Amino acid sequence: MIQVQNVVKKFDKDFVLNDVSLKIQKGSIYGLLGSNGAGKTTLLKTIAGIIKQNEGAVEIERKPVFENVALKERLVFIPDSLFFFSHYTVKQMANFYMDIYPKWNQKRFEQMQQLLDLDPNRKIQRFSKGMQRQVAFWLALCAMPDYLILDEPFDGLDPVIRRKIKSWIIQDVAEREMTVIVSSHNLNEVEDICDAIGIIHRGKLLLEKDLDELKSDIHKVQIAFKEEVDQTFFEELDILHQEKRGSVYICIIRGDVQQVEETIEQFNPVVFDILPLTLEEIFIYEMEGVGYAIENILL
Ligand SMILES: Nc1ncnc2c1ncn2[C@@H]1O[C@H](COP(=O)(O)OP(=O)(O)OP(=O)(O)O)[C@@H](O)[C@H]1O
Repeated sequence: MIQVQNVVKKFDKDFVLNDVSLKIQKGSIYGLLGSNGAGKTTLLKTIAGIIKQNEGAVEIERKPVFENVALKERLVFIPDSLFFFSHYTVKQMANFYMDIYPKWNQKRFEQMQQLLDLDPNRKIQRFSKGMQRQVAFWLALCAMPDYLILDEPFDGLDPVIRRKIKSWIIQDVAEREMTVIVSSHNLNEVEDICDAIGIIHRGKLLLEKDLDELKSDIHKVQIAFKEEVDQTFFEELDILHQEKRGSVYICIIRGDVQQVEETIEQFNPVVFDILPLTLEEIFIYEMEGVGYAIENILL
């Protein structure tokens, strides 16, 4: 488990992380969302033990990460700006990884070469931006990390490669309980792989949600009544958002679906449908609930 507790990080006098706490369960994929400058990279670098927080604690398996060599042998961080030694080929870089990561898997390295169709004898800097990103994943996944920390990882990858890499990540999570944190400014880019999502804004964690729980807890309903409905209808339900189109109400309601249905039925609606809700819509209403407009925070 990764545990971040009341972390504060300042650069000069500016608070870049301001009392951030979160927990990431072993074998889960956590999406860290936020706009440019929100503090995602700083938080990821703190979790990866690359920079040290000013206050609070960052622990993996209950041990501080900073300067913890044993933990770092099991953790790979792919930054948003990739770094490879100049003039190194993929093979030379793989040899370097082999020395650092004790669980390096050479067989996997060779298998992935066939699937990615990249020449391991080519200098990495001669590859295109997207190909360099593929190399970063190739090396990272062959290091067999228990913790994989990814900063805006899918930028510049074409959809086919993106899908392939996501499926490798999901496979490692399922088969060997790898724990993953992935940052993005775009919910749509990560929603298909994440189990939980946290939204960071101006150095503060605004919202943290388990996706299964979130999807089962919020419902969009379309309801109409024969006559004007009693005001108690709106008071008895936890309505996050409502609008009226003619005589039909569209409501976003939080709560257990069965209880929501039972409450609505008591008011004898003439129309009552539960409509599908996208994750983006759920976040729009959740963010409204905490007083923010999602378009100001995410793409
Ligand atoms: N080394 C540094 N020195 C001073 N300020 C920094 C440093 N690194 C980051 N910052 C500041 O911290 C804030 C958060 O930056 P960070 O890179 O963590 O954001 P981000 O959410 O990853 O943004 P982006 O999506 O643009 O990559 C920014 O205001 C940035 O200018």
